[in-house]
Amino acid sequence: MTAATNSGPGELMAAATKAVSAGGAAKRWTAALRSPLGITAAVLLAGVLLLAVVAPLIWQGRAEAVQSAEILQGPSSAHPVGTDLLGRDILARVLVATRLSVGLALLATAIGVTAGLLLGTAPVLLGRRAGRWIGAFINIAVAFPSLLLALFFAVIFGVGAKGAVLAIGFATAPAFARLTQTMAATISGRDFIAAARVAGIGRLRILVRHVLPNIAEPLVVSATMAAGAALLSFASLSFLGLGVQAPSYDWGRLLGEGLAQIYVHPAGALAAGVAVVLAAMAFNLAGEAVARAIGLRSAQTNQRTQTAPTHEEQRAEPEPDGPEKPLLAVENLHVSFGAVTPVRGVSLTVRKGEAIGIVGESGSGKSLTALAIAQLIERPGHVRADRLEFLGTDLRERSTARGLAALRERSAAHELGDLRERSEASERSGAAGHSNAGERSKPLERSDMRERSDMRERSDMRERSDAPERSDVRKRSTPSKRFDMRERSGKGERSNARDGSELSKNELRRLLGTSLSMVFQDPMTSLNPTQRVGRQLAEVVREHQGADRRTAWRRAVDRLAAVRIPGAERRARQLPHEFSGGMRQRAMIGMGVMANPALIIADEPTTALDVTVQRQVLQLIANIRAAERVGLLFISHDVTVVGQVCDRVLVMYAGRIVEDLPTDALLHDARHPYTRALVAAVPDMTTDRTKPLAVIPGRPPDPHDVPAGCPYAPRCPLATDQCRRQDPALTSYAAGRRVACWHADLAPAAVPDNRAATTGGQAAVPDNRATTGGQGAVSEKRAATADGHFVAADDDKTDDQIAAPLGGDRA
Ligand SMILES: Nc1ncnc2c1ncn2[C@@H]1O[C@H](COP(=O)(O)OP(=O)(O)OP(=O)(O)O)[C@@H](O)[C@H]1O
Repeated sequence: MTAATNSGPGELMAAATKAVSAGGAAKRWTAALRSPLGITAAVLLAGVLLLAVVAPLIWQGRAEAVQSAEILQGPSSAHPVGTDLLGRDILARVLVATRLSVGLALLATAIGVTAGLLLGTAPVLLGRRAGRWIGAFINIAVAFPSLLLALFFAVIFGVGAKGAVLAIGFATAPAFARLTQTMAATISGRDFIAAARVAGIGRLRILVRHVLPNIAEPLVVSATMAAGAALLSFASLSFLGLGVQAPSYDWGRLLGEGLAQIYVHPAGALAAGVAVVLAAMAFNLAGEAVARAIGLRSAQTNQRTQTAPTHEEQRAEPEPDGPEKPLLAVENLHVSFGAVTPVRGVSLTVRKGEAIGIVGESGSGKSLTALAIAQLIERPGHVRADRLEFLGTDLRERSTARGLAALRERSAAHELGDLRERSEASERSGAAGHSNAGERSKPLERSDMRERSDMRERSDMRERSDAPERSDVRKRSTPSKRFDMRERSGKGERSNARDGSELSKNELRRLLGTSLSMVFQDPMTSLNPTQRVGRQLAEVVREHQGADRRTAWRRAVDRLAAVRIPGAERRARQLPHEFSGGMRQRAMIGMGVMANPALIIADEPTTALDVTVQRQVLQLIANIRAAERVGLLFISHDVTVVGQVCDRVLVMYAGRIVEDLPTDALLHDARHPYTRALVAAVPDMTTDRTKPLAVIPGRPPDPHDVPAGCPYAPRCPLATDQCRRQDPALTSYAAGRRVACWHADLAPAAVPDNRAATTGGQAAVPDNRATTGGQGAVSEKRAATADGHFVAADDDKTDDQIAAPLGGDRA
């Protein structure tokens, strides 16, 4: 009756992933078909389908021939299972009924699967709010037994075959919808969907290209099994007199007729029953065989609990913007899941061409910070910040519409060349509005004024042309898109809150899609396993620049070549699993720069790579950054790697930044004991191998249970009562330097060091930065000396293998 399967969504998802990624699918199918289960399923299903086609052609006459002399005969050679009340041959009737029984069951299944698919994928298409309503509806529908639903619908749609088909179809839909919804939600949480969303791909396209191909196989399994269940349901309804009506007959009706004479001759009732069981088995076994072929097995669910004590909040001192507006400005960013807040007040800025590293142990909140910036935290996650600006646009949820209204304003004003005039006029009209709008509350007035001054500030920023090449959203939009924007504005879009926020979301999507790129830790999950690599890259420019298929493809190949993928044209036609790990990561970086981003967020992009490939990838990122003056937010737990690519390092601990310092100061002048401990824990050629490696005692706190005071205190050799009582705020103590420690002055001497060759207890982080070149802030080449200081290196050579910056066809 339902789309029931013995497997849960987790198992089905595991199957899908395995099916797509492992390759050798043909082998698995052959093996599954050759197994006893596969052979039985194939023979049974083929038999049922064959009968459905040929039985009416061969036995229709015999099945309907009334023979009054042979009424209610028992089994004989002429009638193997006897005759019915009119002397008709029961076996012939059962065989002929195959077509109607199977046909109607398949039709009902098709209706159920389609309705379930539409309902189950609706949350992906319609967004979170509508998704929650649809989810609630599905939950209610699933709570009713499907037979009850079928009876209910049968009464509504009327007695007869048509009513029964609709009834069974709609009764099948909720279970199928639930399965689809769960699997789509699981896939939606994968990195490649996040990458597609960051790239600004629309919801429909994400659903069709990325979600459905990845859940198709388990859905086919489930639909096959649902056909078996529908067959049984149909027989039940016909048996009850609610399904097929005379003179037509299906197995359910034959079962009902046979039951009346069961004491006279039981074989008559048995034949239809056996047919129903065999056909249902055929579908169910076929489903099982398909499931095995795609490798179904149980998967663990990854649940995170959500209750925790709260922790006293400490506000980090925000960084000043400086003369040039930052690309990215984050102030007091919090990310919460229920009562747990794994990110607690992060403040940072990234300027044009600047590379900022975020380091910290696992679980310190690095990835969540990046995801929050890229707007990729899904409910129940909640992001709040005092400021979250990218390219001057406020990304915060509540102010999205407002911020983007300003963005549109700016865009239109740029077209007319009167941006300043416009913002001044807006300010003037604002003042006038205030003077006669006595009913407005004070906070509202303040926020309006702030908005206007914000707008003016941003206008000024644009006027200073801080990013004429790239950061201007207007420049990124095609002329038709710009015209579109103005047209919509002209139609009073801002007076319609609903339209306004929809448009704002689109514009925000476009802004992030074109200007921000994310490179994730695991390229295997970041690339859609069912799509050719070139096509995935091409999608970005097709979506945002309206490029035709051929141009987009050429650009994808060009970018693959630029990130040093050998045989780019051929490789572009391959699936991700045909790439090596390093190539996949480079392809991800290629994808990241398809749309000329202003900021790249790289979340542990080299963790899974060997040192040679790691070096190549780091070099590639450095080259792109230097050549394009792209900002970089580089996340890693590896201090050495961050030291190689970044200008500044932010050290995170327990969801907060505990130190912000230039990379040069990392080795010899870090003030926080945690930073120094991290540096000391990195072994290098100078490490004394006769002594144990430096380790940080204890473990980072669980976000559910952050201790009072400084969260590092339980592990810190310098901790005092004050540390255990009071959490120090991140405070600026010199230009570009912030630290959150009550004993920042003592820290350099506080960490035991086992490095024989170091002086004064300084840790040496080996440095192999070959070049970042260009205009990025790390413009000189450096090497680490034994005493841990960076010096300018005299080797000016670039790495031949990886040196080429991106080629010229910037759109
Ligand atoms: N969806 C979520 N729900 C609840 N807690 C979460 C969620 N995602 C992450 N966390 C928790 O937030 C904390 C920070 O996670 P995050 O992924 O940012 O750590 P990280 O510093 O990037 O670690 P790693 O280096 O291992 O990737 C962790 O304790 C993690 O368990």
